[in-house]
Amino acid sequence: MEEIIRLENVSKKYKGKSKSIFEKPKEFIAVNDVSFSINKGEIFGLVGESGSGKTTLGHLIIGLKSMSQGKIYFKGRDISTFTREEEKKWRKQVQIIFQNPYSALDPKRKIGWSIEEILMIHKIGDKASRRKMAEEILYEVEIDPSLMDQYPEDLSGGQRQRVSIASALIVNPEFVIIDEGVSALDVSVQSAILNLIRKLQEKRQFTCLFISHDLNVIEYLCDRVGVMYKGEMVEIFNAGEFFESEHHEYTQKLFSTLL
Ligand SMILES: Nc1ncnc2c1ncn2[C@@H]1O[C@H](COP(=O)(O)OP(=O)(O)OP(=O)(O)O)[C@@H](O)[C@H]1O
Repeated sequence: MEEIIRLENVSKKYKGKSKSIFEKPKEFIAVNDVSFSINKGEIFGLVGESGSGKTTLGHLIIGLKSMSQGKIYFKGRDISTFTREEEKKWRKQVQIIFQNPYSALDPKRKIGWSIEEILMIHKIGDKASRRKMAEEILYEVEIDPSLMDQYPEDLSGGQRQRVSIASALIVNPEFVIIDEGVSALDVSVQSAILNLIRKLQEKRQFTCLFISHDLNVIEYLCDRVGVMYKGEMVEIFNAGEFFESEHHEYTQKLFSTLL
């Protein structure tokens, strides 16, 4: 099995605020010595209660936050050793779909512009071909391309999330991080988006880190599941072992409160 992403002893400490000028600010460890890998074509679910460090971990992988310690490898290469050219390529190969479809799109820009901008950033195509690619990806996420001339406020939550997915996939990434991709949506819309993600993953075969605190969503979508607790990865198991009893004590507790 080809390994796409590997984390080795990754930690993230945040500086706390000091209560007075005489007191040293306390450090807070949001991610503590986490090591795991994700294989090609796999959907790896990251679950844990609020504040357990899931989003921070995703942001460390994509470079939105810097690590305090550890290494991240993409296809066996330490990403901190990438040349400028490799770094540019890596920025295209890894994409993130953010938690909230309501804030992910620029309210002042038409939908078509938001999607085409991503192609512009990565210097892909010309004006006409970018328009065509945007139309095609909108078809793929089951959105009528006529919506390209609308603004985000004209779209429903589900439509916006489809546009966010289209924006991430238009550069054909190999690795996609989806952070609570459906939690802001109504249950019926959630299941439609989950089905779409599954369909797109099967078609495009991207590797995925799916972050959620919803165990039902994780169980439905993922091949393997990592459980985070207070910044640590306490357990990793195959989705088929979801309802088996031999889980880590914390996982069992999480299951009893969240399922
Ligand atoms: N920029 C920051 N500065 C200080 N602390 C932070 C910062 N960002 C996150 N934290 C803290 O780090 C911890 C982990 O946060 P994180 O958002 O990664 O958790 P999470 O598991 O994704 O939670 P949620 O499901 O609520 O999004 C939390 O206690 C949070 O308050």
